[in-house]
Amino acid sequence: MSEQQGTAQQALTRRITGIETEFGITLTLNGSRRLGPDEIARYMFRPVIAKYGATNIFTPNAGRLYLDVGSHPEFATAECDSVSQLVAHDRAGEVILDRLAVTAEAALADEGIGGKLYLLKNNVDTVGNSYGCHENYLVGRELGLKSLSKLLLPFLVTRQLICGAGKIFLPYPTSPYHNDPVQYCFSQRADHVWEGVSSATTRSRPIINTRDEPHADSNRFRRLHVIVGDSNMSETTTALKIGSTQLVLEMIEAGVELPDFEVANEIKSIRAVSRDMTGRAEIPLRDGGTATALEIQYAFLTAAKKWLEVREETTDNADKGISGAGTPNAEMARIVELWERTLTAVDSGDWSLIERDIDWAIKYSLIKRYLDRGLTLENPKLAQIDLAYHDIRPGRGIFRALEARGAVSRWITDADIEAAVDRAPQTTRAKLRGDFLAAAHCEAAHAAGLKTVVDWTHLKIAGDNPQSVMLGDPFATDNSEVTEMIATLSEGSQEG
Ligand SMILES: Nc1ncnc2c1ncn2[C@@H]1O[C@H](COP(=O)(O)OP(=O)(O)OP(=O)(O)O)[C@@H](O)[C@H]1O
Ligand SMILES: [Mg+2]
Repeated sequence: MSEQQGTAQQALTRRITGIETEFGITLTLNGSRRLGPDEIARYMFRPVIAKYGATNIFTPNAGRLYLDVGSHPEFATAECDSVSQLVAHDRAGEVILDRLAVTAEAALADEGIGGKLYLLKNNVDTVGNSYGCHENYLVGRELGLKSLSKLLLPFLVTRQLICGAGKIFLPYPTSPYHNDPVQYCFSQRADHVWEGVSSATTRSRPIINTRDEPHADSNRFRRLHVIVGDSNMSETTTALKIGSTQLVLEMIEAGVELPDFEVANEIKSIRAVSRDMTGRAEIPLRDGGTATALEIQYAFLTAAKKWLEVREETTDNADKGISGAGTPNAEMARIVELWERTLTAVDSGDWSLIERDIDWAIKYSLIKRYLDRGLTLENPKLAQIDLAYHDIRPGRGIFRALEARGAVSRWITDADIEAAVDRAPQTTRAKLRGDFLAAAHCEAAHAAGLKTVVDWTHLKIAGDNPQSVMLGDPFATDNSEVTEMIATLSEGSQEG
């Protein structure tokens, strides 16, 4: 019996999720002047500062756009409650940032600096810095973080097989792995995590970050912050990353019996898994035994397939206010199919099975063409492909070009992405924020000089008669106080 069975609770098949992505930024110059990343980022954020007076803002689609330490522009999606909605908002973030980059290039050209601005949705630069792609999953408070992590960690250590972004590992002088051989790996991020579970994000980057900031009513909810994943270019890979993790969370919540694969040393293992493209290296377990990455992933997949047979499509937990549809079973079935196909590809060594669907395999199929012509992995041409794959600019980035000519599979459509650029998810708290932001920037509110303050849980109108509301329930899309505040803004009057 699994240790959860006594405390089994309802699985959140409707779950709040969000993705934060930090982007690499670089400018190649035609001219001579070199700009540092912070200078480039400042050019990029000029229109944001002009409009909002800040570099940390909420966008019209209720996401958050900001400049993080180290000058990596970051976009955090609004709260979503289904996989395809989240994929659309993740892609919308790229569109928002790319538009800023295009404007910045024009400004740089005007000022005689010129150059091409590259935004890279990857996780490592050439000198060994890493920047992240964080996943946020709402879980109930009842679920102890310790027992949750225990069951989740083996899945996360091996998840790179199904959603890594792929990387040519090239040793660099200050790298702790500078003696390791050059080789193709599953993951960008695996070499840059240093702990299993901890509260640090940068100093000793863990797999799961325990900082307790639920952005919700802390009596009811926890925000599970997974910071080990690679940033994905491919929509299908993002969908598999998020969907498979959600299925595992649902099973943990429901008390489904999951095999005990507690890994003895997560950090050693995550790096070994990244370098073992066969999926067959033995991972030492805490109980003294071993298991391979493939065995662990197959075990979770098998459990997920069974779970899908009984998974209730809608969460009906009215007293908690968490009812309604999340990710439909049909969408989860697509996820499970892709999960299985990916493991089969690793198992059989026939990576062509997923060369349209999974980032590491898509990227490798490009690299392989050069290897077949006699180039070696050390060749700078291949490092260039490894980088340009992640360039988000349509018509320039390698992945974008593949997508434009239909050479990779899609999870959503261009119309879904375009809609998500300006519109908040309509099924979560983000809707309230989106409506509030639209009112905050309307002419009447501007004319009346009404100032607003927004974060994930608060909406506020400052001024003589300040109004504010705390939105502790990220599932709720209605709130009478917000309706009143929107009226204040739309009428441009704070009276009464
Ligand atoms: N209750 C919640 N449960 C799960 N995810 C949430 C919840 N509330 C907000 N989110 C998501 O969490 C993410 C928060 O992004 P943000 O970049 O602000 O993260 P942070 O970890 O709080 O801050 P920082 O990156 O500055 O350290 C967003 O994608 C958002 O949609
Ligand atoms: Mg963040």
